[in-house]
Amino acid sequence: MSNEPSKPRRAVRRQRSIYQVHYALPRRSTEDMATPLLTPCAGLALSAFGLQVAGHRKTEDTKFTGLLQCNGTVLKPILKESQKREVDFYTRLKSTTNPDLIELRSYVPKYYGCRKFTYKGFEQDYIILEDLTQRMLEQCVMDVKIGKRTYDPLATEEKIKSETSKYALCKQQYGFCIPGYQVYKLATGKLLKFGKDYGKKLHGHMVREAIRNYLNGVGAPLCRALILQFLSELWKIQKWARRQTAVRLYSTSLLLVYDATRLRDCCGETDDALVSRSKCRTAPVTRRRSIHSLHPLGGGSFSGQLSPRGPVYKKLTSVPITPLKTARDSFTPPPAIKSPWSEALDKLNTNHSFEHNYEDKLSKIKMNYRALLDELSSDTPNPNPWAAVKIIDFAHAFFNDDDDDATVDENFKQGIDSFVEIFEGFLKETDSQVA
Ligand SMILES: O=P(O)(O)O[C@@H]1[C@@H](OP(=O)(O)O)[C@H](OP(=O)(O)O)[C@H](O)[C@H](OP(=O)(O)O)[C@H]1OP(=O)(O)O
Ligand SMILES: Nc1ncnc2c1ncn2[C@@H]1O[C@H](COP(=O)(O)OP(=O)(O)O)[C@@H](O)[C@H]1O
Repeated sequence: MSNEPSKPRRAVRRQRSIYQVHYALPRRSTEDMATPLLTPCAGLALSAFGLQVAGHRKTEDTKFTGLLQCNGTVLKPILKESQKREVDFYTRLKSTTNPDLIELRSYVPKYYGCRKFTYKGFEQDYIILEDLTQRMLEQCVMDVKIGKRTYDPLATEEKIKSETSKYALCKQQYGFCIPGYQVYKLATGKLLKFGKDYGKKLHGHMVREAIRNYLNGVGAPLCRALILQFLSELWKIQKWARRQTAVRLYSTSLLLVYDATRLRDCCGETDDALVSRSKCRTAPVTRRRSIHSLHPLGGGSFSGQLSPRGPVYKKLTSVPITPLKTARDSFTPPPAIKSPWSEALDKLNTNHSFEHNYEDKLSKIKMNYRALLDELSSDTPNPNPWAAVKIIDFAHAFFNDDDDDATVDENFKQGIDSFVEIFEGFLKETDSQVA
């Protein structure tokens, strides 16, 4: 099979959101995707995935070994034996009846199957996965490889040696390492990228600082709503890792993603100087509260408090709806946003007539508000997530089929515990934001 258009199928018509229409994004799927799409990329153009922060990337004369993208999915090439194991992993996860593995399904990207595609004249097999960055405008992505030990039981002496020597200090000290990340800085809108060479030098306090930098928390306070979104997912993964005995995960990664555009809206710059920015963040009375800080977990029930036994949850009532008239009267437009989008808009303005600029600006403003409305009126139980964390890369995952050998995967668990601890420290730093 190739990515040529197949027989046209009659699509079920569903209303597209304004986000999808204006940003040409794929439809939002509401169900937990266990059913693979039959032809998610049929007839559509493939391109190199520009948001890959780690992993195989070398382009050789014969084959492109990096990820591709298409229609809200990423395509991961299957070249090595270990990558075939990853296909087996996803296939088995899809049909499993084991409760630990069923739960794991919600912590990994949606899997749409595996098929052949032709890219740059070369046909090869690809795993098709949900693109975790889809619908994000300024994608901040961090790959965190979990475990002191990153080689599997089938590794050769040579592989054991090379894995043991890579990121050695960081893995010893933290039980994880950081092969790469990218972040859009809130203050400048600039994209910064940090690759493997940088990641391999990280150790000691630099590790925490790298994560802080990823969270846009260097030179500015960390955003509590962002930390909470990550922690709510991390705690679930941690709870699972402490209990599960079904699988051993060597060299898997946590993939953290968030949208800097939404962070700016939630905890970002006001028009004033940095001083008022930190005031805005730390003084809850004067701080503009977005829907995310009201419902930081996107519908979850974390109270914002940590007890010695972990997160304290509370019952949530529905979000109070402001009467339309009050909302209209108290309406003030949001502050100007400095980002690649605003820069693109500025460029556009210098190239067109005033009249055209005016109309264009107006339509952009409309588009932003309609997108916001679209999100606020969403009827999904998880209305506003703009940060997520999933486990990826299962080339070295092994199922535990022998009940007698059913023990917790300490290597994975310790790495997760250590990563969660860093985030809990960050959460404490933001306690004053809810004082
Ligand atoms: O493909 P390469 O040469 O970049 O090496 C991969 C590593 O890149 P790096 O050495 O850090 O540049 C890569 O490391 P990162 O995860 O990118 O740090 C993996 O170790 C990969 O092994 P596997 O596919 O997980 O078994 C490594 O693949 P193998 O060389 O083990 O096949
Ligand atoms: N589902 C996904 N959505 C978005 N980005 C992804 C996804 N899977 C992988 N990536 C990107 O590709 C990189 C490499 O992915 P990974 O599965 O670890 O490949 P490899 O086996 O080559 O190491 C990740 O660091 C991330 O940037």
